Amino acid sequence: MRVGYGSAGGGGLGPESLTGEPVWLDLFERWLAEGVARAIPEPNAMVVATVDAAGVPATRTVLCKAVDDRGIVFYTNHDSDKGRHLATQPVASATFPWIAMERQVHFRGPVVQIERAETQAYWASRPRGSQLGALASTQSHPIASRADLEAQARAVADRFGGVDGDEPVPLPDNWGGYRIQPTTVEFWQGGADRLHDRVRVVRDPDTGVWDARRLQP
Ligand SMILES: Cc1cc2nc3c(=O)[nH]c(=O)nc-3n(C[C@H](O)[C@H](O)[C@H](O)COP(=O)(O)O)c2cc1C
Ligand code: PXP
Repeated sequence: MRVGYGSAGGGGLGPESLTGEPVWLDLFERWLAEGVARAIPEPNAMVVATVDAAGVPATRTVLCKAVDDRGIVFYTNHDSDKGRHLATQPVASATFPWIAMERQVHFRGPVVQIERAETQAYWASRPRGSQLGALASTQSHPIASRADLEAQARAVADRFGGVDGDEPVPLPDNWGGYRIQPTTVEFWQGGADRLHDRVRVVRDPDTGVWDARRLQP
């Protein structure tokens, strides 16, 4: 398995590609919009790494549901493995693996829980099935069988008037959004002969000023 890069119509990535404030936002939004326009699968999917109390990393894919100058947001169960990691080690790295576009973007930085009102607004926008599914699953905890999981799901649906009912499904206390507040963002564009373009932007913790550097591939 060997695929060459540099033919996807990208190119031209350099420190000068980063404009605006914060410098990573415009280019990130442009690349994400291109992923949507090209209909690549799940363009907002990102692989998020957290670390447990012993410093051992764990990764999993989540969906990025909001982006602005404060960072990138995803939603999950606070009692999941990642939720427990973030409670003790509130830092993360996230990678958007846009392989079909020969691109990737990494974020690193501290993580905070978003305002409850923002989670509430997002929860209200979710399909009823996703709401019921979140209530039915004690995420990351073992269960004896698929049948038991489905029984839990039925019991939850029954509590709220059924799968097709119209009784509102309340936001569970243990479900909500996290925002990764980037201090480092790296853009990568595939190039021929493994001579890729990499630009890393780092935020000075004292001044808040972003510095963009080209890195060797
Ligand atoms: C494409 C994709 C998107 C996913 N999106 C989410 C998500 O937004 N939130 C979430 O909690 N889990 C999501 N998952 C499931 C997670 O990858 C993971 O299995 C789950 O969150 C439990 O992770 P943890 O045990 O490390 O906490 C997604 C999985 C895939 C493959
Ligand atoms: N939670 C879990 C367990 C998921 O698997 C997903 C997406 O796969 C989400 C949340 C985000 O989904 P939604 O778009 O329904 O908010």
